Amino acid sequence: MNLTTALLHALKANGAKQIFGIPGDFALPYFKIIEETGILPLYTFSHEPGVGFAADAAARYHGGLGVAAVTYGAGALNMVNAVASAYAEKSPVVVISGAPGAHEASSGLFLHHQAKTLDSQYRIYQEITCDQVRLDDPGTAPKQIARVLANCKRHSRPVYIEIPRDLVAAPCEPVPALPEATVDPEAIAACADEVLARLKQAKQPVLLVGVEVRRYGVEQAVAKLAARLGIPVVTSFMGRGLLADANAPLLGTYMGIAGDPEITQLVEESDGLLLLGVILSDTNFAVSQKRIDWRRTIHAFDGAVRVGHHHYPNIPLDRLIDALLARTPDHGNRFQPAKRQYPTGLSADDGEITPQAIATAVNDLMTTHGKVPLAADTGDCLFTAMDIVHTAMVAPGYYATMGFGVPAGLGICACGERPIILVGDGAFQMTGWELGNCRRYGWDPIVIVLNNASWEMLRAFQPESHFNDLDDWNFAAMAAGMGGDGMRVRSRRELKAALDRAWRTRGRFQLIEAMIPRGVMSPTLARFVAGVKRLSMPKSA
Ligand SMILES: Cc1ncc(Cc2csc(CCOP(=O)(O)OP(=O)(O)O)c2C)c(N)n1
Ligand SMILES: [Mg+2]
Repeated sequence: MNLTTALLHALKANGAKQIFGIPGDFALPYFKIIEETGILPLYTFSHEPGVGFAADAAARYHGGLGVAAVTYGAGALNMVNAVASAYAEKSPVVVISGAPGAHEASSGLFLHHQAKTLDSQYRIYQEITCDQVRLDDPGTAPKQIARVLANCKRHSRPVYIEIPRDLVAAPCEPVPALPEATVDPEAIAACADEVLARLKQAKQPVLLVGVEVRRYGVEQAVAKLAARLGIPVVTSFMGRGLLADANAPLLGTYMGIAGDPEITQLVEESDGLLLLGVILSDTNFAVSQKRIDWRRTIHAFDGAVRVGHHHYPNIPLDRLIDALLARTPDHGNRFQPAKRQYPTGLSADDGEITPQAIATAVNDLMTTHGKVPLAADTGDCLFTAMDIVHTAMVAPGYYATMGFGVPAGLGICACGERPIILVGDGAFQMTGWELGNCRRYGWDPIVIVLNNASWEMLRAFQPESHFNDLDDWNFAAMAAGMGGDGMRVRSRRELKAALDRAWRTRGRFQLIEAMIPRGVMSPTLARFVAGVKRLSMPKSA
């Protein structure tokens, strides 16, 4: 076994299913070992942001580790935004970067791909990962790899592994089992007792669940807890889709002033709000109509629990849920799955295409043929997705970077699925071209480009600026050259026909370019914009 195969076996043993990457001369040696050993399948992309987004989405979707393999400098630094997004959204991505060999580093020459110093890249990645290692000693590498992968899983955040190119084939022992987290059972018990006591005292307890519930694989356990507690459950904006098919008293998604007023009131006036795995972010809470009383709030996040002003460090979410379940008898409560009404029954007429029409057409498709996973980009396509029936979905709901949608959809293709990808024209201009890699891998996603020839989300906040006007690139006309089928549609009739045809056509990606008049928004985005504007108005207004 050598340094690279030891790493590859450890990645596979701890949940990695594939590697996404782009090589370079500092990475060729370890890419050669990846390809020749086949320990994990390798999918190369065209631009490193896509590599990072695909690895992030694959990790979220299959619940294991995502792996993004790049070359030193130009490659790794090209991927910084995607890894920062994975860090913000708590996605366990393992970044592997080639690096100069020891003799090169001491040559005294400036090396190609080098930024300020040879350590600059390592320092940059320290800001967007939870642990880092340079494997410059095969003797210590196995334990270091074990530590870094354990932290990636424990914190559900990206980690960074640098492999000097002169050591990739150095003899190396296998990576040992990952070190277990040490927790204090008494602290967990005390925390669980206090949480349940608070909920019992509350007149209007509410459970709000967020992304960590999925990242740590506790969705079913949380659903069971919610059912036993019998208190209303809502998801955060980022946590949309959680528990939707579970036996739980789920009411829907909290979106503050932009969401269902009943849910908003229930959450914001609760005297016993239990937040499980929720990121306290502006996208989850900035549109809160009134300030949430954090003194009466319980927040379990990032391995710690705050109960009002009490702080319990080192309480892993899964251990807390187990302790709460152990203290909450099962009375066999049965609940109807959330009956949120989603728009269906698109009238296939000559009416213009709106984001809501797209959501309706997708709902009709899933009602007829069954649910498929969704990947959404930043833009009105993400708000449009809020009106699509519950199904597995990956989206940059908090970090809100553009460019995520298409590569993320390909990450789900690499998991063996056929996703529907929702992306705006602006975001498609950034990473939509990764579709050109589908043919090599036999991937055939269905891509719906919401083409309003505009950065519409920005125009919604600043309509007077003409720089939000984009040209019409006619993306559908480019699909054939990239190995797919393109359809440009302007009416609801054409949209429905194109979706039906795309569904029936396998083996080639299907790109439906839906032409939407500028200024036509989804209802959720319209409420979000109105809410943000109202909240930002001076109180006197
Ligand atoms: C990498 C990056 N650079 C800039 C921005 C800032 C932005 C947020 S939303 C937006 C416009 C999106 O236009 P698109 O056509 O894709 O979608 P739509 O609004 O529905 O018309 C921009 C430029 C972000 N979030 N990420
Ligand atoms: Mg647009």
